[in-house]
Amino acid sequence: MTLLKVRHLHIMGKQNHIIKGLSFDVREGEWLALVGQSGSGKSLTAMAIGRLLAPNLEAQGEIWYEGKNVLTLSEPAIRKLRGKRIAYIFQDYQSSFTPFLTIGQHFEEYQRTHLDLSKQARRIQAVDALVSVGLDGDIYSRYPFQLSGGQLQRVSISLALLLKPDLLIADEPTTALDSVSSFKILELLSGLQAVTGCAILFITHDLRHVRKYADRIGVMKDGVMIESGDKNQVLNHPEHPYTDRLIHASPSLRKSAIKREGALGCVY
Ligand SMILES: Nc1ncnc2c1ncn2[C@@H]1O[C@H](COP(=O)(O)OP(=O)(O)OP(=O)(O)O)[C@@H](O)[C@H]1O
Repeated sequence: MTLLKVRHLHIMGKQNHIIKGLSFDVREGEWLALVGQSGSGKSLTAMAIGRLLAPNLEAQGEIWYEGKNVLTLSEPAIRKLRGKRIAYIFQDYQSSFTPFLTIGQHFEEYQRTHLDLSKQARRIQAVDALVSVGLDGDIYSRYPFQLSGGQLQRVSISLALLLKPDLLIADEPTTALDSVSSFKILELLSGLQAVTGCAILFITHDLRHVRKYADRIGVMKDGVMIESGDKNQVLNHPEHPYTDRLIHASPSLRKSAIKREGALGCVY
């Protein structure tokens, strides 16, 4: 079943036309990876879905969620949607935290905005959420600067999933982490997705992560989706020369592409 439909999305700056008629679907419970070189428009597409674009940018077209076009929703309606149904985690997770508030106070702010729970119930829920992402409950009383990058990104995942969203938008969530922490975060996301059933729109430059975790892949170039489909189909048999170049630029996928070419006797 389709969860979100993007149709004919255009994003314009004052002087540039950045996203040019983009259409794609996110299906319930799937892991959809958006890839493409820097500047191809992946992050702006993600931001447009939650109406989080910078004020100098204008989005036109349709983004359908539960029968409503997100682009025409009122401000209160979009805020509710963003908090409850669509959640984000970002590469720059540090800036999502206020340095002088404890992790518990971050939970409190979020819970008070969206939930009607007693103080005690809020604390229990927050500690459970921290434990569910592999953290100690005592992190509740700590400040962001007292946590490592991997721990902080786990906290942002626990906050993002607190209200059980249908769609988690993860914009390069591991780029700022070392490879061990990245691996742990992706394993965590994959495990949480299996438990919660939420769909993940995953923006990445790392095709190894796409190969391992995604169900489908959309390849973006210059504000257009030039190719999309099942990840194995796209990665093993790219139709567009640009997708092929991306695969050849990816270290570990290059090896398998070369093996494939050898097996097929192809010469590039
Ligand atoms: N507020 C803005 N005003 C004008 N142009 C912008 C604005 N934000 C982004 N852009 C431009 O839009 C284009 C797409 O940006 P976007 O951040 O979506 O790319 P991306 O594919 O996510 O890149 P990366 O992989 O480097 O994060 C870029 O050329 C960028 O410079």
